[in-house]
Amino acid sequence: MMHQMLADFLSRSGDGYGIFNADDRLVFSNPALAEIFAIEPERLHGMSFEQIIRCCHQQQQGLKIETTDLDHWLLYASQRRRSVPFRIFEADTVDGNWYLMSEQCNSEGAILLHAKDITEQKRLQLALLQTEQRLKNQANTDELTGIANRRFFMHQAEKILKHQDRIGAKCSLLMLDIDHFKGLNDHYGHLAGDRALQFICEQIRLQLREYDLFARYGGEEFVIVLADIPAREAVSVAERIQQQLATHVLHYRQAPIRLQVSIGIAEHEPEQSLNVLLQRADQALYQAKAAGKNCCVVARASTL
Ligand SMILES: Nc1nc2c(ncn2[C@@H]2O[C@H](COP(=O)(O)OP(=O)(O)OP(=O)(O)O)[C@@H](O)[C@H]2O)c(=O)[nH]1
Repeated sequence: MMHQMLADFLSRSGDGYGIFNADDRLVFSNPALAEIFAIEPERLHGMSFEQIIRCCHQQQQGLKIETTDLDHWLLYASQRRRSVPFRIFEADTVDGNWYLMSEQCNSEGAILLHAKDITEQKRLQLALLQTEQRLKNQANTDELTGIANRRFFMHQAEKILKHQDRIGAKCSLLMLDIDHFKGLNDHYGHLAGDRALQFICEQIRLQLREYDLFARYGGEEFVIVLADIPAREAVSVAERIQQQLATHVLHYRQAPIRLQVSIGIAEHEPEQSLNVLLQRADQALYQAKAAGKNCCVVARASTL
């Protein structure tokens, strides 16, 4: 009676249940488990664990077996099976479902397999992770230009300086400020100013390495950290940026708008704080503006 009730429950259960004997042959399985393996129940009965896996792999159905070396996969799996009395793991199927699987061994080496559908939880987990990533990106990015914002810059620049100190490398900080930007806004309007900010970022990006830290520091002010680049080489980068802007004109509503930047450069000195480095680059930028703009000035070594 009890036996019949149990069999009834198992045959109706949405969870997969199976028993592998000590020779690793499936001696019991309910319909839900047959669905997970995508093997007809009559055929599944009596198959060995290895046969089931080979079948899924060959047919590209049921359990997703992602390997180019199935023998190695099977060896690894069989080493883990029966290695502990109870283990739990996640597995997914070719059609995109996820299962929380548990294997419980008895003293004779038989295994009770239980598979619970966790597809929905996995979907939610993924959506949550994506949202978290999106929010993180938003918190680190300047909305208008799409480059890093000041907050992210301060965080990353600190890390870069520490690393450069540790490996004894020289790095430079560039501070850039668009020339005559107020006039541009006044003449063409604020939207043109916004477009100019985007355009300048696009042009500057073209002259940087993928891993250079480039951020919007304030309204029309930008900062760049060039790791492993001493000031004399940073001057070439600054000049390339100025050249890029000199040869690429922004067309805004048919009007050609020429853009230029003044640049202050400071070479990081061992153990110097980010704030001092920023101050030195800012002073150099001030000198570049005073010297007639559209040029770059390198900060003198600090007296500290
Ligand atoms: N369109 C637009 N303008 C901005 C933004 N942020 C700051 N600005 C403008 O940038 C201008 C900066 O003006 P100033 O500091 O006088 O700079 P400038 O006219 O470039 O002067 P110089 O640097 O000496 O050449 C101001 O008019 C700000 O309104 C922004 O996000 N969009």
